[in-house]
Amino acid sequence: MEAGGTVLQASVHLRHIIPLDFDSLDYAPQSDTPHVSGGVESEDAEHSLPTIDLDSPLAEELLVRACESWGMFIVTNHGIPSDVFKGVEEDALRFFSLPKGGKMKALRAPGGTVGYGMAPLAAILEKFLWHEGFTMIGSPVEQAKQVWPRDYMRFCVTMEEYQKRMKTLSEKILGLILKNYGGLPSFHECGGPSGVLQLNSYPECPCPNEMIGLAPHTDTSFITIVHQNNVSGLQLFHEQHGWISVAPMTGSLVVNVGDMLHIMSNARFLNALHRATVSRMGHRLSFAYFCGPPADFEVSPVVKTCCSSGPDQEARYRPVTKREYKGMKNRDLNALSLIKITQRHESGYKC
Ligand SMILES: O=C(O)CCC(=O)C(=O)O
Ligand SMILES: [Fe+2]
Repeated sequence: MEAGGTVLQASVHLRHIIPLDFDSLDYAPQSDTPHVSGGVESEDAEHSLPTIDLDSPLAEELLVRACESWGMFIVTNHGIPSDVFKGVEEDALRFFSLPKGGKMKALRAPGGTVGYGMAPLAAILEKFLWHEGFTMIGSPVEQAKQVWPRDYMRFCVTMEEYQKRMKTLSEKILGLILKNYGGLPSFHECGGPSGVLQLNSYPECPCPNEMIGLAPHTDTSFITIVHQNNVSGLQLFHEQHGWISVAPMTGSLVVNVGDMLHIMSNARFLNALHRATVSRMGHRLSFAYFCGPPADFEVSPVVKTCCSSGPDQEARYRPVTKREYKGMKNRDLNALSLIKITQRHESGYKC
């Protein structure tokens, strides 16, 4: 879940931020309840998640179609060399392998956005997650200096380089989607989207059926780009298929639509409901880059005004800034329902 934004959560307490002490736990913490129930992994459906070659002449059309029917897709030929992923995996692991006391030197402040801690989702759900993360917007130098006083530059260089690559790629993907979907503003009319990088770590878990890494959520972003190491865990909820696994595929990246693009497309693009499960078999790492509008950019649904009939000719949501929306979502994960407009026309009308 995107950690960006400046709205303070009044009730966030250190217990919502400090990750579990994974090394000393061989059972699920008491306050937690099983989360991973009710989902069926569908091997077939896994193969149906669209894979889009960004070099293909059909890429633009396929991207729009994937946003409409899945809200999540895989991209290949994205132009990022494998050593960039190797570097970010190595440096993330260097951080997450530190003793707890070392990692705590980078702890996120209550109400803050950047640094080490459990996903902000934990505070809303009042649950322990089998998760630890490191969030950054640009250089992580302040936190890195606390952790490695003499040798902080390596981590910073790796993370800054990774964010630069992701910024370019997200501009490309989002630009193609916006350009090929009639009526949406161009990439630059979206206020110059900004990025947040979230390193996610899910250590090996002794009780994977009783714990969840990240509980089901949608991201607040326009789009999120995710790189996973070689341990599976990401799952997408699809109306027809239920929970399906999105296994790591070497050289590919996972992209999902977030709430902001869902609102802007007037709900035509699906905001992917996803979660991260945990495993007894390996330490999972994932790297989520959230590309979203600046905090005060007002996102309004673009309503199709001709040709089709039906409720799409009316806005489904009221305009909202990311700042306001995040404030609502910090209190209620189902914030979309708070900005929903009740449709006046049940059946369509002709233009
Ligand atoms: O670990 C993953 O694959 C998903 C991460 C995610 O959903 C997030 O950081 O919002
Ligand atoms: Fe997410």
